[in-house]
Amino acid sequence: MAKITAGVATSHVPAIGAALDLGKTQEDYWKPIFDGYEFSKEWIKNEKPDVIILVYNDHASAFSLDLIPTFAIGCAEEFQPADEGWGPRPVPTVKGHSELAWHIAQSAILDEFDMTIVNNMDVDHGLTVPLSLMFGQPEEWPCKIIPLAVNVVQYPPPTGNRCYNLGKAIRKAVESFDADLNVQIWGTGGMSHQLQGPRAGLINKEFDTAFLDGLTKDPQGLAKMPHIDYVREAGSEGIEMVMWLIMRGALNDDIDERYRFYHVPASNCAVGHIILENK
Ligand SMILES: O=C(O)c1ccc(O)c(O)c1
Repeated sequence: MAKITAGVATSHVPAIGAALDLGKTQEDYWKPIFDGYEFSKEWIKNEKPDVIILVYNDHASAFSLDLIPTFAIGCAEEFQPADEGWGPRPVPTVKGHSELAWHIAQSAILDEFDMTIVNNMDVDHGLTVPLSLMFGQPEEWPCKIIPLAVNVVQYPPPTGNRCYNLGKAIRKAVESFDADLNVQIWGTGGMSHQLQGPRAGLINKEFDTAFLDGLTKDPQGLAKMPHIDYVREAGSEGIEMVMWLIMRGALNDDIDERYRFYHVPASNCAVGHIILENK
């Protein structure tokens, strides 16, 4: 039986990917950020997941205002890094797990979560920056990756509660997949940041810390938080944090918080990172 063993959440700031690709990790501005992921890089070497379900949002790379799926699951065999304006990032092709992805799509849709099935999609910094932070710069990504794109760009995004419950449906799907697989689920985006308007540059450490605490200790309470609280407290792009609740919903109620890292700023963003292990 396939099993979800751990959840990871991390910000996915595009400038972090550029810093790595351009060899700037030891510069004063970037070093503390990359140092904050050293523990995680060692941890994941030992954990050796077979598959990662990677929850992220697309930034007008694969989708646009023409087509806005709330939840889109990548069922293809592979996904190319997207060209976001400066050419595709020099990172490996993302290899999918088509069979498990289709199984999750079927199980979740029959459980009344209307996933969009995607067979052709490029993946942008939302997905590749977390991989770079956790795995560095390998020739090939060391495991299969199932992209799960969530609309957090065009109102209305899904509620935190719906995300949390989708996590539970994903867990059920994984546990009914008849193969001995070590599966992780990652939630990405956030933490507090706002990229435009008079409040551009907003950071709220108090809110972010409370969110990290709630994720570990009271995810059901956190799932009840309305959109307006994310936007008011964590900025317009802070709403990305609903994606972390998909990760949390897929884990046990009772988990071990293995690691936490928080740093301000990277570009306009508060970088947050947490590793949660199923007991
Ligand atoms: O801080 C930033 O620059 C920034 C830009 C785009 C993103 O998707 C993001 O998460 C952060």
